[in-house]
Amino acid sequence: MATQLPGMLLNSSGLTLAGGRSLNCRKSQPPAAISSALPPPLSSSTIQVVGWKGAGESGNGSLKLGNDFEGFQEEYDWNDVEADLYHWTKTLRPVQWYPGHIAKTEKELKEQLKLMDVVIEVRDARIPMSTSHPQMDSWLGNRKRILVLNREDMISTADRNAWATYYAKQGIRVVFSNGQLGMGTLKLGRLAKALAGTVNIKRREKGLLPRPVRAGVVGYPNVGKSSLVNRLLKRRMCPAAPRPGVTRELKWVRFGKDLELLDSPGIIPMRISDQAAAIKLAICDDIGERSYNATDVAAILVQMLSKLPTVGNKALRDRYKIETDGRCGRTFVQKLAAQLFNSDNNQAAFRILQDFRKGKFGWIALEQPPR
Ligand SMILES: Nc1nc2c(ncn2[C@@H]2O[C@H](COP(=O)(O)OP(=O)(O)OP(=O)(O)O)[C@@H](O)[C@H]2O)c(=O)[nH]1
Repeated sequence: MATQLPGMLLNSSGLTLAGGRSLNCRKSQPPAAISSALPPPLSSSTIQVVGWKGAGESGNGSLKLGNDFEGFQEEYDWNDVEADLYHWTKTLRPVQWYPGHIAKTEKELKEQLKLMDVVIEVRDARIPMSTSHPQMDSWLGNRKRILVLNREDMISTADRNAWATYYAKQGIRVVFSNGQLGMGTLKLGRLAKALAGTVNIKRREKGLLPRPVRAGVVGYPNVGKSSLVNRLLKRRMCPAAPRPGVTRELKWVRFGKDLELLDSPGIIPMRISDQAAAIKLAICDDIGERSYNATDVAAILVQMLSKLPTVGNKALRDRYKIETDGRCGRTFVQKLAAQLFNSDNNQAAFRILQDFRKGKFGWIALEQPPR
């Protein structure tokens, strides 16, 4: 067995992890040098947890159980959630997903974008930053753009207001929409036509006949692009289904006599460098299922949910009848598997992911605007 030195913690395979953070959770004594730096004296109910950032960035991972923990949770802020997520994902196998049809689409789309009068960029309202393509700005250049945060029904009013304020401050036009029920599509159609209206003014000046305005609908997989196009057209012209990668071809459709829409397959970077973003894409089902280990993703989701003031450990306990302090998501998944799925961790993991996606913990965004 490997020797554990102060300040180093072991994962289940016995490998030493810098900073002692992984998804595998163990109890051990805090290193004396670090624990002495803790503000309150440690009580007998203090344990150290591998993979948990614990009481501040001191890296000791120590946590006092009981009422103090509830107080700690209330103080938790989004920067801490992001920091934890970063550390939890560091030791995992990287999540990458770049199926052939996306590579092909990317090439075609770049060509088609040159023909667009306006681009409608659709993002998932639960994770607007993680569904922002890093190359989109360079592809679009000065082209007129409308930002759509779809799945508005899947976030709270407070989340929505926070994002609306954030984009308004930057002067970015944003439309919140629900591709399933059609909310926001009327406004979107009007805005697209209005923005692209100048096209025909310029054509007339040049003595050319007016033509329909061209609007391209682009974004990550499964964010609701085809659903939005269908809602705009009030007809099911484009295939839409609850899994990423359904649209495989670029498809032009006519909306009335003066707007043409391009529905496009979801695009995603060839390499996702931000693995915290990749995990959020997996949680929200915006990336192919085969690209990730469901147990890892569900374990991280449990750890995240336990830290969110609107969910917390109680909601997890109430739903699954499993005692938890929220610090070891993997143990939680394993317990659920033993309880309900004949110890099949994968099935248990998908149950937790589906519950989140169906709003069983309430409708919550997994990202907040940067402050
Ligand atoms: N709850 C909710 N579901 C939505 C919304 N918009 C779309 N959906 C659902 O999400 C799933 C994916 O929608 P699509 O329109 O196929 O997504 P897409 O972006 O075209 O997906 P790709 O083909 O992967 O590019 C479908 O089951 C839709 O019914 C929304 O605003 N709210």
